[in-house]
Amino acid sequence: MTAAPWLVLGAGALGQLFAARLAAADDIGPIALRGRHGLLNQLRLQETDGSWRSLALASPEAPPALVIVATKAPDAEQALQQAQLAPGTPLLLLQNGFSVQPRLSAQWPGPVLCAATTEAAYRQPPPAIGVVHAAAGHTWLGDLAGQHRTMAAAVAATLTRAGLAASACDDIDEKLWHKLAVNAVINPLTARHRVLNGTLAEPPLSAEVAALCAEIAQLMAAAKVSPPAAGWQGWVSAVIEATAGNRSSMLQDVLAGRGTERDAILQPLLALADTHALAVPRLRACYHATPA
Ligand SMILES: NC(=O)C1=CN([C@@H]2O[C@H](COP(=O)(O)OP(=O)(O)OC[C@H]3O[C@@H](n4cnc5c(N)ncnc54)[C@H](OP(=O)(O)O)[C@@H]3O)[C@@H](O)[C@H]2O)C=CC1
Ligand SMILES: CC(C)(CO)C(=O)C(=O)O
Repeated sequence: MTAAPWLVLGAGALGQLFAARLAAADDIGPIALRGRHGLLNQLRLQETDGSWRSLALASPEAPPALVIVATKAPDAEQALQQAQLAPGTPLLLLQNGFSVQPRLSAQWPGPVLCAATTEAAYRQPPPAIGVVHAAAGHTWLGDLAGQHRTMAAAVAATLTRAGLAASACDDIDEKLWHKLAVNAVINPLTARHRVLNGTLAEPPLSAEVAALCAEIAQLMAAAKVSPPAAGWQGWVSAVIEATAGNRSSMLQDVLAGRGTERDAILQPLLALADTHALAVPRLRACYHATPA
């Protein structure tokens, strides 16, 4: 009997990477990839060693056993509606930020796993076709209510078998907030000043980084989210250093004239500030200076 397919929803950078890795692996059921205009039957992936490979994808008729949602955060709900899934279909959300995760966890009738991933991929600029696996990372998986640990472990094991190192965890909310802190500082500043991530390590923008980290630390303490081992500023600075040569995803979106993930990344922090009556002038200014 053929295993039930997995469907990757959103044929962008991360969706193509996940679909390619899963499709290339042995002993994993059929993998389908659905973009804005329907199912794709093949894709091209550049490996981290620079070599290219082409992969065939399935057009399965059976309903998916898992849907990996790989759109940008503002598109996730519409993509799910258009996919017309059976109620109760398990989801794995790959989005940055902390917006679609709590919403779908509350509203979706099936299990909702959330991922915090450090895999990095980008689409080749047109007219080239294909996705580049820029850096291998790690994917943490879990659900916000801690009710689907077994499913998270099974999905993590499958991803790992496919070459996407993954682990289930009991603190996915904390991991999502840690990632959000990085994106809330690096993405708006690099997009606004049109600079590579590494420029944030130098004056004058390093002072802006410190001020934003201080506001985030205050919010996270109020929300009882444990800080990363290096502290909020140490953690953000380490990511700036590790990704110094990167053009952040928000800068790429702005340069390409696309919508950004501003609301998914900054709104949850502004909502916490309102809940706890805390002043966050730097974060508010960042929000207003960033296109939606
Ligand atoms: N790329 C990366 O390295 C990482 C990305 N992330 C997060 O993962 C998520 C995806 O990022 P990324 O892959 O880079 O984004 P991309 O913009 O490359 O991909 C998103 C894809 O979703 C498609 N899409 C939009 N609406 C629909 C729809 N209704 N139905 C089907 N497909 C749709 C888009 O189509 P179209 O092209 O037509 O707009 C696009 O191809 C984001 O939240 C990002 O923050 C997290 C970690 C790393
Ligand atoms: C970590 C960082 C900031 C790397 O560029 C990223 O996640 C992004 O660009 O969205």
